Amino acid sequence: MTFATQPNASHFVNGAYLEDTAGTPLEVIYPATGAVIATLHEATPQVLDQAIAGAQAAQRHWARLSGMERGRVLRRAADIMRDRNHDLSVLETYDTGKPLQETLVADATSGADALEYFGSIAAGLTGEHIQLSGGDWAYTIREPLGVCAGLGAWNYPTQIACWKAAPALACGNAMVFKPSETTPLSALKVAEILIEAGAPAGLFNVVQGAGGVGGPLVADPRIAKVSLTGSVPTGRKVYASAAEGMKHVTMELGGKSPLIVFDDASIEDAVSGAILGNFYSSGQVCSNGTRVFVHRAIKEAFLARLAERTAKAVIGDPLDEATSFGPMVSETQLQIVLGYIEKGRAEGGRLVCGGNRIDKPGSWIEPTVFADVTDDMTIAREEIFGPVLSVLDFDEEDDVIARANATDYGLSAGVYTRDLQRAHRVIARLEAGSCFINSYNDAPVEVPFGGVKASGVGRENSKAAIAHYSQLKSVYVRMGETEAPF
Ligand SMILES: NC(=O)c1ccc[n+]([C@@H]2O[C@H](COP(=O)([O-])OP(=O)(O)OC[C@H]3O[C@@H](n4cnc5c(N)ncnc54)[C@H](O)[C@@H]3O)[C@@H](O)[C@H]2O)c1
Ligand SMILES: O=CCc1c[nH]cn1
Repeated sequence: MTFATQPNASHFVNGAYLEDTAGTPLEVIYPATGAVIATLHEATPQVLDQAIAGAQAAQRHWARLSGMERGRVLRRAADIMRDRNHDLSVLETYDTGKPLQETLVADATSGADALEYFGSIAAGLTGEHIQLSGGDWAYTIREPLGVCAGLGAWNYPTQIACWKAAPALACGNAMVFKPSETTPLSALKVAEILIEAGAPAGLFNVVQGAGGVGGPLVADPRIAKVSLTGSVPTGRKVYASAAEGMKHVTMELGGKSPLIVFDDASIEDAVSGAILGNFYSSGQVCSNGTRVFVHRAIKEAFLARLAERTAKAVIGDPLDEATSFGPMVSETQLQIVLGYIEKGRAEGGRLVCGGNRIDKPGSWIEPTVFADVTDDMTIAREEIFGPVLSVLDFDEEDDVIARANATDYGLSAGVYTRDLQRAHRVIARLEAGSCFINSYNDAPVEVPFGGVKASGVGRENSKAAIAHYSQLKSVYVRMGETEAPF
């Protein structure tokens, strides 16, 4: 292997790589082959303490800069990230197994977009003037929260680090980021780039480890805010721990999102949406539309075209740009997905295509489609986080809306129809935070991203994220005498 996947050290703290071999070893596995490509160590309490203390010191200085000065650093980081997109994408592919065809356009590029967007609006983060009666007035000051903790999932390591760091830093906070223990490599590059762009040492730190490191990080009293991207069970634990310390939270959690295809839809476009919403990143996308409700009148035509197009997936070396479908992130995740496929079969789902582990080293599985799935089946109720698409039939608009909403999750939803009145009417009634009409899974930084119900709290991206990384101080100014009752 010529590409260097072993980082200089496990952590990035106070502006430099840091190692403490006393931490539990953490092997990084390339999912396409099963090879160990790096060995890191989980953060010890000493490393964690240094990271939080360094972040505290850096934040005091950073918060005193103007938004313009902070934004300049973020925009420089975005430029560096774009210049290095190819190498960062290759590293992301090693970290996650996702095909280079994807990582070249959806990971560091999305991270750079976030740095550029929040870098560009940092100078405009102002308070407001409020005129009151009698000539009195008030004003508000938008202040940072302090040191934020970021906790990442393994599907979009660079994107997640940047979606959290960019708004946090733009608002004058510092961050201690803990990537997923499954994909610890890419966030270190984000930390390196921020330093090169002029961020003060300690502003953005990366510490490695699993929940045993994340737990103490969240609970540390020096942490003012916690932003987690992860599963609902982890979200419940992290939210509860943050609540103990009355901390701000953003929770970007899982989903079981509906994609509704009406009988007037373009079947070709709807199949594209279903593929994007189920097989991109081998199905490891939180917002995936894994319950594909297809109107009974077009169901067989839809299934035939879906099977035909799924057979065209290029499953192979993720580093070959022709490859369009990669492995699962890990053997553990592969086994979870295989378990769901078994349940789908046992509970009466009709296997249209896929369903098998691919017989080669690494964690490979075929893109899988089940038809005749009913609402009560396990594969229609639980988040699988793998390439398993379930097609459910429907006849009536009201009925499909009720069924689409009959879940604790509420991350995303999509509708395919040529009737735009119906599209807006249906979307308005769907209980989901990030919705799509005649499209699926777009996540531009300008648009708020996040879920309702169990899928999350708060929003990432867009101007909405600013509210989640800052707080308002309001100042009342009396222009006359102060009157008191005695
Ligand atoms: N809504 C979104 O934006 C979004 C994006 C990507 C992934 N996800 C969700 O993430 C899940 C898959 O990712 P995952 O398996 O890495 O999730 P996970 O919940 O297992 O882990 C997420 C992160 O939390 C850390 N963690 C685990 N236990 C912890 C604890 N007790 N205290 C503090 N930190 C702890 C993990 O080490 C990891 O860094 C799916 O449910 C998916 O839908 C959501
Ligand atoms: O995995 C969730 C976040 C996301 C959605 N689309 C791209 N990234």
